[in-house]
Amino acid sequence: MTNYLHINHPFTLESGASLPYLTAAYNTYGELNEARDNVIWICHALTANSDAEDWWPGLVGEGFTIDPNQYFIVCVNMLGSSYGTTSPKSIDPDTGKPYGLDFPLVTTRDQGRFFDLVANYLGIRRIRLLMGGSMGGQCAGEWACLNPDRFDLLCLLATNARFSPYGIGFNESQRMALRADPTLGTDAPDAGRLGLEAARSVAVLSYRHYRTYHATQQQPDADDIDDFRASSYQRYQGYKLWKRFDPTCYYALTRGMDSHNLGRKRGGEAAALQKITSPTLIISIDTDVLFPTEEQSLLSRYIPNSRLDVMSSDYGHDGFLVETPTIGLLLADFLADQLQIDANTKHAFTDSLSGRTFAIPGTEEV
Ligand SMILES: CC(=O)SCCNC(=O)CCNC(=O)[C@H](O)C(C)(C)COP(=O)(O)OP(=O)(O)OC[C@H]1O[C@@H](n2cnc3c(N)ncnc32)[C@H](O)[C@@H]1OP(=O)(O)O
Ligand SMILES: N[C@@H](CCO)C(=O)O
Repeated sequence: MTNYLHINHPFTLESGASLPYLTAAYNTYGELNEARDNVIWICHALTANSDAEDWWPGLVGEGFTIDPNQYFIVCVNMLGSSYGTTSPKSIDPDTGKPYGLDFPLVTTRDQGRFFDLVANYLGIRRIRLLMGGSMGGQCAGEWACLNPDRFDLLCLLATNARFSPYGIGFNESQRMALRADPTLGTDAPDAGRLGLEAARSVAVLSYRHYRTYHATQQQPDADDIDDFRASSYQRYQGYKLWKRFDPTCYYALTRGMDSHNLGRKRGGEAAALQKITSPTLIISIDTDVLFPTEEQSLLSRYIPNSRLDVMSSDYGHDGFLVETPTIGLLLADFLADQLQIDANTKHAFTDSLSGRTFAIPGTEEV
């Protein structure tokens, strides 16, 4: 179930603009334990929402690595998104109408500050694991740089320290498609629909790989000269997003993604990443053309206590959403490493984070 937190004071953004009050839509799963040390905070990517069990099946949920029986799992819908948090769909008190395209720029740094504020309001001080992929990883990276002492562990998937010129180029092409639709941001029925569908079609090319299309969109009849399967796939992907996402929110979020640069006003990327003190698992996808492995190598080079795993997948960038069995195993292995199982006895281990000693991992305390 989605909950709503209302914060009735202004939130000043990096640009200097201000939102007069905030609503944060969030989901939680599981229970906060007595020691209050079992929080896993998930940052979602561009078009997802706060219901992480829904969009990350096979990784989040009972019986999976991020299990609500073990952890208190929190996911907050990011600012500017279509799913309940303050966004272009919210009413601008100055006009009495939705902000639409006038919604102020929200950077990934603003998102990190927003999550920090929401965590305070929810009474969450310490976070055992902060994780996120793609834009979610960018926001997680910002939060970790902003308040490194809050986190025991970090997991960054298919993300980077600074959004690339290539990525900004893809996003600008999407905004060009949105702007080419004269109904964008108007009161017209289905306003912005054609622009959003074209924008998503462009985006999906960057979220997949040549091999994804080769495996799934081959034309059954080699004699065809028109009406290709890959074409209807592109159109369907546009339509599918239109059914669930607001075009002005899409416009706003892509601008925020473009702003991403952990090194801004922190002396560069290396200096910023060196602020991250938590042990960090970095997951890369070998077919990711949008956030290629060299970007995760850079994260790993400068985050002091980090480990880089490169997954093989034909899916491309969106592999971070669909390759959940592999991600689950990598994450479980990382978490087990942090438990420091006693190599001599194998009978007891001390949880380095809580300081408690257990007889068998995850069971009886001794
Ligand atoms: C309320 C909500 O929906 S919440 C938000 C859910 N989404 C998110 O959270 C954002 C993150 N998720 C995503 O970006 C995506 O869902 C992903 C990457 C995880 C998966 O993408 P999908 O589009 O489901 O997968 P894929 O690219 O394989 O496409 C499959 C779909 O295309 C359709 N399809 C495949 N080939 C073709 C074709 N040639 N022509 C037309 N349609 C086609 C399939 O029938 C399937 O349709 P369905 O989704 O209606 O079942
Ligand atoms: N497919 C992802 C974007 C890529 O990270 C989403 O729609 O959220």
